[in-house]
Amino acid sequence: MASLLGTSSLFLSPSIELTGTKLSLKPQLLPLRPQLRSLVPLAVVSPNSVNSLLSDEAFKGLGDFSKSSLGEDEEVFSGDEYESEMDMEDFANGELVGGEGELSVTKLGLPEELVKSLEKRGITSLFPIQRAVLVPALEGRDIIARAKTGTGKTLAFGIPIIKRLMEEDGALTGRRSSHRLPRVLVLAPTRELAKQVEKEIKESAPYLNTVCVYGGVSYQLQQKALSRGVDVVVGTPGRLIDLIKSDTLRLDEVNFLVLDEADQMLAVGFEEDVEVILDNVPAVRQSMLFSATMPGWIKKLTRKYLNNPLTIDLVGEQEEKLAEGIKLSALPITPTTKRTVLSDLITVHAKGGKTIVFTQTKRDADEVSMALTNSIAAEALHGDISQHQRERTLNGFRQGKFTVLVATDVASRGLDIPNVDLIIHYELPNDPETFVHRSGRTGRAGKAGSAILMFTNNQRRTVKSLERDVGCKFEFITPPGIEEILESSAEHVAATLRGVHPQSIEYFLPAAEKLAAELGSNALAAALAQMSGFSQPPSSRSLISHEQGYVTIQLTREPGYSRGFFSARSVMGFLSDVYPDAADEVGKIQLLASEGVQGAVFDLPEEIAKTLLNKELPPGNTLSKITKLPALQDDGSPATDFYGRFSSRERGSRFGRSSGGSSRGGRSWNGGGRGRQSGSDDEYSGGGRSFKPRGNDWSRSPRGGSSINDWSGGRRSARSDDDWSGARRSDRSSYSGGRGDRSFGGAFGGACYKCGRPGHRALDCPGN
Ligand SMILES: Nc1ncnc2c1ncn2[C@@H]1O[C@H](COP(=O)(O)OP(=O)(O)OP(=O)(O)O)[C@@H](O)[C@H]1O
Repeated sequence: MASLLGTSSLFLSPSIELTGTKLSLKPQLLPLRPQLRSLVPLAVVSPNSVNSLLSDEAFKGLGDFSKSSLGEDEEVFSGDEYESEMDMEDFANGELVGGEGELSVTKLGLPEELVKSLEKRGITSLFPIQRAVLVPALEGRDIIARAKTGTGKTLAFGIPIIKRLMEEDGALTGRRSSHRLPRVLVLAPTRELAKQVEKEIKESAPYLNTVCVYGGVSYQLQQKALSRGVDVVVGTPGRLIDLIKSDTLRLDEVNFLVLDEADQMLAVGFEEDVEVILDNVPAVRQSMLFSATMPGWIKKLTRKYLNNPLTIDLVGEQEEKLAEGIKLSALPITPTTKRTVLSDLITVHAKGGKTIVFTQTKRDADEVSMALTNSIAAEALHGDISQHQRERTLNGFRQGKFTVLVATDVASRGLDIPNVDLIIHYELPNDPETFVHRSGRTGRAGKAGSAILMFTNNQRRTVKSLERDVGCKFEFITPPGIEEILESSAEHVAATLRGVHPQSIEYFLPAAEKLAAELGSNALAAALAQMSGFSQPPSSRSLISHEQGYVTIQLTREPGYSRGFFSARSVMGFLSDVYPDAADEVGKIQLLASEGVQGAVFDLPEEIAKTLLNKELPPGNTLSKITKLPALQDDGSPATDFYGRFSSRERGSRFGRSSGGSSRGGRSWNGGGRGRQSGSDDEYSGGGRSFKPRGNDWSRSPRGGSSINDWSGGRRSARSDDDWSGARRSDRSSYSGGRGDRSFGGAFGGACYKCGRPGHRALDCPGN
């Protein structure tokens, strides 16, 4: 395939600088072809430096994009290697720079109409990938390109193609016949992306006829649109093939071919269709391929269908594969409390802005959006939703009619929705690329944003791998406390109040003045509370399980009183001594992580906690209700992960069970430690009921409470649980024995908080 202009030297656009805003200038000028000189102050990379720019590790972590994968002759440029030599004088005079020291679109030799429509859209200077692609694209070179999410790849191919079409149209009379065939074909993997590319091109070049074709909508309408004469066709492979086969779409005049998100074509099974289409476009054309990774199929495509392509990789060896402005956090959570915490996360972290929540399954997307709708306006987006509804949903979200979109990965690639503030990975993505693309729906076009990854204990390792593969670092966070939630809600409401029209305010002023005279600032506080959805006081919420009606208590033992032991079991012993009801009701117990301070946190029902906090305590021990979790020993560690008697009470009640009586039976031991032990979240998803120790059906004991004893005995003999440490076993055995005691009058089963040994209370401690 011959390129349209042919190539001679390597000309690159100026000042590619990814890590900072400062331009890197090097006054080294290679001979340029005259027509290009007039176009743009050119940057040049010396051919001698080309080899040093090859980067075998460029796509490390996200796939293989190395030189070896491309073939020996291909040139690879990594953005930060570019050196610019531009008209130094103009630059020094500030004549070439647009906003933030970047190249102004007015100085690029682009047609005036194009400049105007770009400026109208707020595009005054080029982004790095656009600068990098511009000149080689105008030179007619085939290009393989890669840049971070939201960095303007669409216009990277869009601007040079539009410029070329406009120039052709200026030169060729009669070009704009109503039967003209498309000169540009852009392939996109999803309907949403195709629509978006169409929009970007249409808005930048309204004088070109751009038609978008994809499945799920009327074939006839697309047929009609194509028959009116068209310049650019953007489409998904399936529908394109149908239109080609029916001879509605003729590709004979295509001389620009773009494959956007090429690796995603593979992921959604379009390989064959793509190849059929590529076999149908004229051999003499210019091709540009954008891909985040280089799987085998893409390498094959580039070898077969691209002509001596230039590779422009603006991600390269940079560890971080995400745009700079995205703040990443990770939140450990149990599957059963995910949904409750989700709306709190949105309230606190999206700060009233737009959020996209990503789920793995369509069902989850539906269910999560339904559940959210009670408190926040949310809609689902996934492949089972009709194309029309998908478009309506996306438009509504864009226009801010609702603020939370719950989507499967169908929406993760390419979607350009301005001002998405928060991404929540409600389920872990399947691979690092999906993580990058999901997260990349925020922080677009240089803006800031955050992404939060929700994960369960047994996914910790995956989170670590993700950090490694994506080259990012998560800040580990805890679910928002009630104070934060209230504060954020009040802030959103206050922001809404500021938007109320002054004339409307006037109508309400007399009533407001009367109320203020009567109640003072309480009147305004009441309005804020009502608008925030807190007309009733918020019920207390556990910081560990996030269950309503529970509070989290911290037990701290002063250093002078600490001993060489401290375990969940001793906490049970302590509670049994101080207030047995608390020992009965305690939920998960987790030990503090801080060195030198012995302590633990645990959940209790609010009323029980109140009584406990008024009890006299043994010296050296303090109890307090906390509003933020302190650092805890690794949640997944068997040595620290411990559930009290009724830890599954809420799961039971959520699934229609009573929290007392026989439902407490053997199920009360289901918990995080177990989930981790058996390595599956599903064990939780059924409300914790599905956990069964291997070969031991204790959880189904028909005898309710007595199953505890069965379990205890069964556990000791159930040595098949070999991934449990001895300590763990003894913790649990002793403790369950204690519960037997509490319920059935046997021996005390906690541990003495004085000496740490099981089987007796502190009062009966032999050391007394
Ligand atoms: N030079 C520019 N100046 C300002 N805004 C721009 C510029 N170029 C593109 N944009 C805007 O930035 C946003 C992101 O662009 P685009 O969708 O092309 O990114 P992308 O790299 O294709 O993202 P993704 O990888 O997620 O598909 C768009 O809204 C686009 O209009």
